[in-house]
Parts: sequence; structure tokens; C-alpha cells
Amino acid sequence: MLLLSIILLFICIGLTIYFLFLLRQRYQYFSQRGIPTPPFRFFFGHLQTLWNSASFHRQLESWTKQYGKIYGIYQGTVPTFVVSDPDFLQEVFIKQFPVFQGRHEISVRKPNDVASSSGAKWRRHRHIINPTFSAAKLKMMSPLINGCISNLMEKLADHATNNSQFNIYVYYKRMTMDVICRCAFGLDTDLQNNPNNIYFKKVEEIFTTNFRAHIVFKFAQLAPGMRNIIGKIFLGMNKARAFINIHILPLISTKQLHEIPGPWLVSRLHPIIEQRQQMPTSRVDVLQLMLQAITEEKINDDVSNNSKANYRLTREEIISNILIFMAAGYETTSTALACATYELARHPEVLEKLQSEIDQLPLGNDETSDEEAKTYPDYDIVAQMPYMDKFVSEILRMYPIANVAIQRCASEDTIVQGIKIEKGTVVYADVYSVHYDRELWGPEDPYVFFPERHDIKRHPMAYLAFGAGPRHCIGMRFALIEMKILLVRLLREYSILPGDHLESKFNIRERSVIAPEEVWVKLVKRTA
Ligand code: HEM
Repeated sequence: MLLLSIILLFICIGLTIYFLFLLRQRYQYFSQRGIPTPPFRFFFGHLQTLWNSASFHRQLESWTKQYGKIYGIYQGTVPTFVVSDPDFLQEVFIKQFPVFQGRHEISVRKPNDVASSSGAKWRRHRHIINPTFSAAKLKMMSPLINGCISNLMEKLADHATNNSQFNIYVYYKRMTMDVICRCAFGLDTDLQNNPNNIYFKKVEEIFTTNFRAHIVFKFAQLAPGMRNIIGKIFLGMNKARAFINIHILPLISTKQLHEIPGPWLVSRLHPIIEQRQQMPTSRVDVLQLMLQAITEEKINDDVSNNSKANYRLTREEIISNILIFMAAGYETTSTALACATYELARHPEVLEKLQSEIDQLPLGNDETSDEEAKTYPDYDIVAQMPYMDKFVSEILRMYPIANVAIQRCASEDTIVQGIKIEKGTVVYADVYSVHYDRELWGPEDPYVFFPERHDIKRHPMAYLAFGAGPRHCIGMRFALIEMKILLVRLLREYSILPGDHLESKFNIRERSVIAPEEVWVKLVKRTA
């Protein structure tokens, strides 16, 4: 017995020494390549500093100022290049895309949708979903978008009539959720009049939760190899809470245990699919395209099958994609509009230029008798607005809302600009440093809001608001059309003035996306 214990003890000590030896080797990754690294701690790498800083991306930017355009950090033990050199980024995101197809997955859920999957699985999802956002489909969506904007305009009219100051961001969130639900899934949510819709509240919760501060997330970052097990335990506990909520608590209490929003929504999205299967629509929205590809059979992406006719999605994958679209389509666009409104309230000269471009559009009004003149802007009209294009690009340059997604993970060993990069290494674009780089965006100060800077042709990787390469934002054109139609309708009717709390409540914060807290403005009706 004693002998067995001694042998076991030696085995444990041996394994620990071996583990520490591997860790030590791991932490030489960057020094062996001559790549600078900020000071880090054994086992945590740079995670503690990143967890403790208010903004992950501002921390990367501040290290860039110290360590240059290419440096390394360790997320736990995962080596991660942080890059703001546009040529290096071009190599990773575009030229060597086949090697850098996936992102560094940090979620504890199984990758089941277009945003979280990689390799053959990602190609399958993207191939099915891509056609939703063709120019022809976007043209068909303009009336749906305009319908949701009309609901918003009614609410804004009340504020303008009352001469009140208000947080316009709240209304944008409702509108962008209405738009994505109507255009992508044929659902009429009318959140302007039903703001307490429980589905909306749950999607909102995804974005107000600081997932980086969550213990499960931190643990998964420290031990990526155990992500699946951690995920199973975490989601299992959530399932148990859901069971108690449905079957036990209603018998004894009116209270409910908290369920995390993702699985809560997933479990309730099945009826949307069933409803659409029973009542198919002639409209070709994202749900319809996914349903045309539905299969009840198991899909094996490891078996290479180049026949595009075989691209299929399972029911679970369709549901995960619905969730991704609700989330991605709602928060990003409403936040971009919030930032746009904030800058318009602070820059009357920009507001005036935009209004003068809008006033020249071939638009009638509700009373017009001219058959040719459209009452509401549509795809073709907003496509002809050069100053609007520059304005929106400048907003997203200064506020790169979704930069958390602009990263890639190497699926095999490769060499980028003479630097050996091994399989599993992550490359993060430091978007703040790129978007505020004087060499890329001068001669005007990049910290100044100046839409005209987009007149000059820049490096193809200087602007990363929607990412880059084959995996750039799938909803980019949709988001741009929605934003522009809204801005045309808003600024045609109103001028924007700063509210008393505009600056004090703006407070950019970082959760899943980078967003302000509130945007307080006043709308003033324009005179003819
Ligand atoms: C102003 C609004 C938006 C911004 C700034 C934005 C930004 C981004 C960025 C930076 C990425 C990562 C791209 C990359 O890795 O290269 C992304 C991916 C994605 N976006 Fe958007 N987005 C916006 C609106 C939308 C909308 C409206 C939708 C849906 C209709 C959407 C759906 C997606 C999806 C599904 C992905 C993942 C694509 C993939 O991995 O293949 N986004 N977005």
C-alpha cells in the first residue's frame, strides 16, 4: 500500500513538473520569435490585466503604443498576436484566408451558427445565408424597413411636439429589432408599442451582461481544453433551473430562477420554425432560405463533399442562426445610429451638409401628386448619397462597434511576413490603433470627426468596421441601408440639438459590443 502511494506521489510530481515545463515552453513562444510582449504572469498570461481593465480594446491600444504594431499576448496559454500593421492584417484576413478561416472560440456553447463555426461548417452556413443580402433582396426589404421606421417616427414626433429632451438610443434599439425580425424572419414585433416584449428583453440581456467578467468565461479562457466540459456543466445547471422554473416553482411561488438568455431564447424559438413551415411565404428572407436547406439527418462536415447541392442545415443550426441574427442585427445597427446621432448633435455643420444632400433627393411627401416621386427613401435612393456614405464611414471609424469579432485563428502552421505562426495561434486586429493611426488616416487629426477624410483612398485594411476578407460582416449592406434610410427620414423632418445630458450620459462602455450608455437629444421640426 505504502509502495503504491509512493509510486502515485512520484507520478503526480512527475506530471506536475512536465506540465510546468510545457507551460514554460509555451511562454517562450513570442521571445523565440523576437516579438515584444508586455509583462505577464505564469498560468494567467495577460488575462488578469485584461480582466481588470475597463476596456479590453483600449488596453490593447495602450500596449500598441508601448510595444509597436505587432506584439504578442498570452490569453492564458494561448499565444495571440495583436496587430495594427495593415500589411500583416491583409496577409492574415485576405491573402492567407484558407489558413485563417476561424475565430478563437471562447464561448462555452457548441459552435452551431455562421458566426461561431469554422472550416467546412462555416462555409456551409455562409453559402446558404449569403444570398439573403443580395442587392435584389435588399431592394425588396426597403418597404419593410420603412414600415418599422414609420412606427419610430410616430414616437419621435411626440417628443418633438412636447419639446422634450430624451434618450433616443432606446427607440433605435426597438426599431432595429423590429427591422431584423420583420426582414429576416417575417415576425411583426412592433416593439415601439410593446417595449416589454420578453424576447426583446432577453436579447437585450445578452448585450448588457459583461460576459468577460463571468467566472465561467474566465475559467474557459484559462483552460480552453476544458471548455466543452465547463460548457456542459454550466448549460446543465441552466437546464436544471429551467426545469425548476417550469415544473416546480409555479406550484409554490411567483418567483423564477434566472436563466441565461441564450439557451432561454433557443428553447423558445422552435415555434417560429414550425409556424413558418406550416405557412410558407413567397418572401425570400433568411429564415426561408435556411428552411429550404433544412434536414433532419445528421451532418458530418469532416466528410468532404464539394457538391453545393448538398449544403444543408439542421433544425438546431437554424435556431442558433436566428439567435445570432437577432443579436447581431439589433445591437450593432442601433449603436451605430446612436453614435451617429451623438456626433450630429455636436456638429451642426455636418448636420447641415447632410440635410442639404437629403433635401436634393427625389423624394415627394405624403401630399404629393407626383407619381414618380417616392414618399420614402429606398435602396436606390440612399445608394446615391456620397456625403452620407462618408458620414457613416466616419462614425464607424471612430466607433468600431464590433471589433471583438475582428480576429482569426490559424488552422495550420504558416509564415506571415517572415514570422512563423503555429496552428492554434490567434491574431487580433487592434482596430482602435488602426482606425486612429495618423499615417493611415491623416493629414487631419484622426481624433477629430471629419467625414471628408474618406475622400482620399486609403490602405485596404485601414477601415475595419465590418471586418475584412471573405468572412467580413454578412449583414453589412443590410445595416448600411437601414441606417441610411433612417437618417434620411429623421433629418428630412428634424434637426438634432444636444440634450443637457448628452455628454454626461454618453459614456462609451464595452460589453459584447462597444456602445454608449444613453444619447440625450432634442428634436426640432424643420421649417420648409
Ligand atoms: C453597423 C452595423 C454592423 C457592424 C458595425 C457589424 C460589424 C461586424 C464585424 C466587425 C464582424 C466581424 C467580421 C470579420 O470577422 O471580419 C461582423 C460579423 C457578422 N455580422 Fe455584422 N455588423 C453590423 C451589422 C450586422 C447586421 C445587421 C447583421 C445581420 C443582419 C450582422 C450579422 C453578422 C454576422 C452573422 C457575422 C458573422 C459572419 C461570419 O462569421 O461569417 N451584422 N459584423
